[in-house]
Amino acid sequence: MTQTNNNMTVNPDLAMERAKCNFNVLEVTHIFDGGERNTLQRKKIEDVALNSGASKDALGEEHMSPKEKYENAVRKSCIYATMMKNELAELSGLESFGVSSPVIRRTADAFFKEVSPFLLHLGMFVPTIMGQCTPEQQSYWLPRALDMQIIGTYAQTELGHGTFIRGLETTATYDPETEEFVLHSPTLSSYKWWAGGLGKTVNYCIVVAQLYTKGECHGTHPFIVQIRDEDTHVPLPGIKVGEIGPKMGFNTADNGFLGFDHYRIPREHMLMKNAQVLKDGTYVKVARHGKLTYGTMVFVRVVLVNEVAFNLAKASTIAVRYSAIRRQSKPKPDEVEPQILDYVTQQHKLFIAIATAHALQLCSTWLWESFSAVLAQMKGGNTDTLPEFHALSSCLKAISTSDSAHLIEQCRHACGGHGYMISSGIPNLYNFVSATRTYEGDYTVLLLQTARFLVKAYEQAEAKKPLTPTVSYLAHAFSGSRATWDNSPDGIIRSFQALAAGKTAVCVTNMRKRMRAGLSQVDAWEMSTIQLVAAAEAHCRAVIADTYRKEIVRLTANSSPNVKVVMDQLTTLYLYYWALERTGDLLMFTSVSQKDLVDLQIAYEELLLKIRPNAVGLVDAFDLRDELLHSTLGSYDGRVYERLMEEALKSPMNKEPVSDAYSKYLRPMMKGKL
Ligand SMILES: CCCCCCCCCCCCCCC/C=C/C(=O)SCCNC(=O)CCNC(=O)[C@H](O)C(C)(C)COP(=O)(O)OP(=O)(O)OC[C@H]1O[C@@H](n2cnc3c(N)ncnc32)[C@H](O)[C@@H]1OP(=O)(O)O
Ligand SMILES: Cc1cc2nc3c(=O)[nH]c(=O)nc-3n(C[C@H](O)[C@H](O)[C@H](O)COP(=O)(O)OP(=O)(O)OC[C@H]3O[C@@H](n4cnc5c(N)ncnc54)[C@H](O)[C@@H]3O)c2cc1C
Repeated sequence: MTQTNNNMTVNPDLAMERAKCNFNVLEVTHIFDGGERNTLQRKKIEDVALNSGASKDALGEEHMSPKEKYENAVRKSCIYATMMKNELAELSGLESFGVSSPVIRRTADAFFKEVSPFLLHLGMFVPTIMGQCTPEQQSYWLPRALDMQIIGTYAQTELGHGTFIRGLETTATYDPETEEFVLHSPTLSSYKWWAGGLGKTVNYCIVVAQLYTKGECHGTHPFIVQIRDEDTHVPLPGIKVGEIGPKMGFNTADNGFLGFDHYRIPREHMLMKNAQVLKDGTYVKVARHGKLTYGTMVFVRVVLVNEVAFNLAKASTIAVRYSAIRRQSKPKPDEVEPQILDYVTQQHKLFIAIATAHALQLCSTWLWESFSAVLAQMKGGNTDTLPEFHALSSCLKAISTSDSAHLIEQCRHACGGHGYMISSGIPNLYNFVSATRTYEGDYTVLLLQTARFLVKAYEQAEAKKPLTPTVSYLAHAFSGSRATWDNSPDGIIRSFQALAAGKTAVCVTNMRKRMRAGLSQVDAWEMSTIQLVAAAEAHCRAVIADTYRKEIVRLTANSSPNVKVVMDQLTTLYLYYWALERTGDLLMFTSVSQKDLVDLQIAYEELLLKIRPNAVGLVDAFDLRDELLHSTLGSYDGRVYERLMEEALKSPMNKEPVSDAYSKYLRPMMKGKL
């Protein structure tokens, strides 16, 4: 039986869940939007972008051929880009349509079940122009790029190397005679590979290449390179470009390959903010920090924390709403089948997903603010805070993407068989988010970057030198006793810090032992990398837990009592969950006892039951319109079975009563005539 709510027919179980929610949903929406004004502005943008129906497809994307899918994605990208230049730019407060507005990014998702072929233009091409060009270069390139007169991408990775940037093989050799750089791909492994939009969409790209001048190599530098004719779009002579083929996801992103055959570009096309080549070929280093050319990657790592939080919010909305309407099994023979959301194991799968979406959303805002502060300092020539920020953004990118991918998959498990349907929305979310764990720096590689910083900080703490804020807890690592366990939120956060400090100490001790036994520093480091990754992970979990807790306390200071309670319950759940996931480590590095852990498990289970009545309210508070969810299982009205059937009937396989395959293959085989 269904019920009508605001002119919408709503599944009665969902209606019942909404009726029993005991906190003000809108208040929580405001917290995560950063205030009521932002919520109103976001809704206005969503109304303008989505109410016209321009985001909808006549035929589901999943039924299109790869070529049709791509063309459809370009069509919608052009509609959305035009909206961004016109209606949305003004509404979102952007002078011209920009790259960092999470609302614009969020709204764009209604247009694409996978991704836009323009993602790299806005996500990396434009940010690189902003971050790596001189003011003169910027004034030439930026207006053209923002106005979409040119479309670009970021081509750094090659067939042979993605992680090890210093190992890239593409060369850019300066020729002072003509004042040009000659770009060349000397080997097959030097071909650029992966750049989004490169296959068919873009006409320009940022190319990262080894710079040679006066016979000397100066390492990798970025160049802006035209690859297709601005009018005909035909690849220019000396350019070999194409699409790399089907992938697990990102199938509307036309990721491409690119090779150069002694291809010439003007000297001014080297992006010269951090280093320059003068007309006579003299190389001049401008930047005070050697890694500033990696700036766009740092920017994207920061953005990705927000990106995956948003996608996890979508998956948890789908899985929680579905779990409220789905009834299964009969544990009590005299009662009706329970909603699967009533099973404690289901709550265990799902509530951590909601809490993690909150934790990552708040960490992403905090990280963005820290990034802005680092950029402001660097503008004044001070790069002192960059190493700490690189360590922080590396581990947050690694853990947020990995946790989100894992929890999105857990949301799929929570939806049983129907979660495996493309129309549930979850497979596309998983395919997108699992890629974020690899691109922009692989998980392990980035955690090892953080570990380098942790080891150095540990040595500073050992020498009683001052520590930077995110690692200040290492100062307590030398007390000689195990950290005292206490199950209050602050106590658990202190224990997480003790784990990170303890694991770092073990790594340092083992490396020193190995070096005393004759191993080189490089080999001793290599042998310790499993533990170094674990230390960096523990550090990151301590940072996330601490930030989440502090931010929720701050943001709910003036909230209504029930909002305070439910937000407190979720942060506590997050802390209990991770403490229980790490019991072995806690036993090693804190005074926790077996009894403490048994008690903590019981407290965790009781917390799940307290959160249960508010579960649907909590996902409603993400305020994700149906157009953004693309889900038969997660729509606001809960008409799950109706939508599943409607989608099934759209399948082209159902257009004819008997498939051609019957007369071609089945019949001859069954009649013994094959
Ligand atoms: C319509 C749609 C709207 C859209 C709107 C916008 C949406 C935005 C969404 C964005 C999505 C974008 C999609 C992106 C798709 C994917 C793109 C890509 O993947 S691009 C390619 C990315 N590639 C990588 O990330 C490569 C990873 N590798 C590295 O970063 C580095 O090679 C390395 C860090 C692993 C090692 O570098 P190396 O030079 O070899 O350094 P060392 O290990 O020797 O370290 C030396 C020293 O430098 C420090 N270091 C390293 N990196 C940095 C840095 N970035 N900043 C500061 N310092 C750095 C390192 O810690 C060492 O320090 P030390 O003091 O010596 O310990
Ligand atoms: C969907 C998608 C989109 C992309 N878009 C772009 C783009 O637009 N532009 C672009 O330039 N690139 C892009 N990339 C490429 C991406 O940045 C790289 O794939 C990524 O940085 C990982 O590098 P790799 O592929 O060389 O992996 P590898 O480095 O070969 O990693 C393979 C394995 O080796 C391990 N490993 C590597 N080095 C070490 C080490 N030092 N210590 C321990 N373990 C190590 C890794 O942990 C991993 O398990 C994209 C990739 C994907 C999947």
